[in-house]
Order: sequence, then C-alpha cells, then structure tokens
Amino acid sequence: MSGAVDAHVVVTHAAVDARLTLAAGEVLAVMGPSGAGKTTLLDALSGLTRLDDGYLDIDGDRIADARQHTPPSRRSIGLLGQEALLFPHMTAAENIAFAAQSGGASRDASRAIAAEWMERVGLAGLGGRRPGELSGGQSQRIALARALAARPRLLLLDEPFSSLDVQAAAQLREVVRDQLQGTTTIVVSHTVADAAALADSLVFLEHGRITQQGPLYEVLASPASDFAAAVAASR
Ligand SMILES: Nc1ncnc2c1ncn2[C@@H]1O[C@H](COP(=O)(O)OP(=O)(O)OP(=O)(O)O)[C@@H](O)[C@H]1O
Repeated sequence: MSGAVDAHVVVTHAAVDARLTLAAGEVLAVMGPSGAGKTTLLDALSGLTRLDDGYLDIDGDRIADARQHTPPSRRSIGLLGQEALLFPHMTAAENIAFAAQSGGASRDASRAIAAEWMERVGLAGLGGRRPGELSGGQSQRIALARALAARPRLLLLDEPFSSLDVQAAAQLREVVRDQLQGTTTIVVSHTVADAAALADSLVFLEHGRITQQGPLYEVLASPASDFAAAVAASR
C-alpha cells in the first residue's frame, strides 16, 4: 500500500531487550514462551509502558525514547488485542467513524469510511448494532476495522484470535490477511498457523531476548532453540 512506512525499534526495559527493524508493509510475527516479554514489548511500542532505554522510530520520526514518552493516543499505532474493547455506548459504525476522525478524517468522511470498513470486514448491514449485540468474532472484526480506519503507521496484533472459537478465528485470520493492505504490522501469537498465514518474517523472543529472527520459512526450517523447534514441529 502506498503510505506504508518502515519502523525501527530498540526496546530496552527491565523485562525485554530487543532490536527489530520492519520494512514498510512488512508483517513480523513474534513468538515465544509465556513470560518471554511479548506483551511487554508491545506495551513499550504502544506507549502503555515507558522505555528504560532504546527508542522507537517510525518512518524516521522519533516516537519515543528514554526521555520522550509520547502518549499512546499520539503515536499513530493501532492495537488489536485478545478482546475487542469497543466503546459500548457507540454503534459498530460509530466506533469505526470515531477512529477515522481521530486519524484526521472529517466528520462526513469518517461516516463514509466506517460504511466502507463495515463492508470490508464482511459486516455490511450491522453498523447500527452496539457491541453488546455482536458476537466475539464480529466484535473483533469491528475492532480491526477501527484500528485500520485510523490509518496507523504501525499495527500491533496481540493474540487477536485467541479468544475466538476455531471457525471464528479462521474467518478473522482471513479478514486480517486481506485487509492489512500493506500496513506495517507486528503480530504476537502462540500459534504457528497465525504466523504462517500472516507474516513475512518471524522473531523468537525468549527470556526477554531475541533468540532467532529472519524470513518466516527460513526460521521455521532451521530452528535455533528447543522452543523454536517445538513451534516448527507443530505446523
Ligand atoms: N517492569 C518490570 N520489571 C521487571 N520485570 C517485569 C517488568 N514488567 C514485566 N516484567 C516481567 O517480565 C516477564 C514478561 O511478561 P510478559 O507479559 O511481557 O510476557 P509474555 O511473553 O507476553 O507472556 P504470555 O505469553 O504469557 O502473555 C514477566 O515475568 C513479567 O512479570
């Protein structure tokens, strides 16, 4: 997609010490055992956690370092987590329109953008429903649309399929794959199927350190740790 930008990250934190570079439009999967620091890494990027040292640059702009903490709302970073966390008092379409407006669209344009996204995620006709009237899978699709409608420069996916049943997860995975449209993305998952479906490259994070990184199929073909070998064998 034109407009995709590269991201360069050096996260230094009590729990994580990692250096990552994403080319514009690249989808990078991060896998690692429980407690490895995956969520801490995403929190440091989204701004929920401060960096102890290191930095986050997006498209050459310094977003954060040890001295400068840009709040999450001003980072132009989208986040889709395990739960959709939609605004409950707004309809599905209003949730998306709100994000489009915060991404710079006018009020009228944001309504049109919301309608377009409802179609893209396969939910045209449900725009008037409130989150309480949507299934988990539908809510996650709205949350994806909301994240992308703000035109983030970096998208973070934190196990977005893990709270869904197998069928809803597979459907959402397809929607995500089709709708990323070149958005530079980091996806954290425990499932190699998610990484294989979405990612160009793969990082293994263990005990807060990167133990292996490279093109997804190369990494899976020659795992460098017991954990990586177990993941590769689970394909
Ligand atoms: N500020 C901190 N100082 C020291 N340790 C921390 C700090 N913040 C988090 N930790 C620890 O770092 C570890 C990494 O936790 P994190 O939740 O990031 O792992 P994770 O890879 O996302 O695990 P899971 O897959 O289970 O969600 C945990 O043991 C956590 O307690």
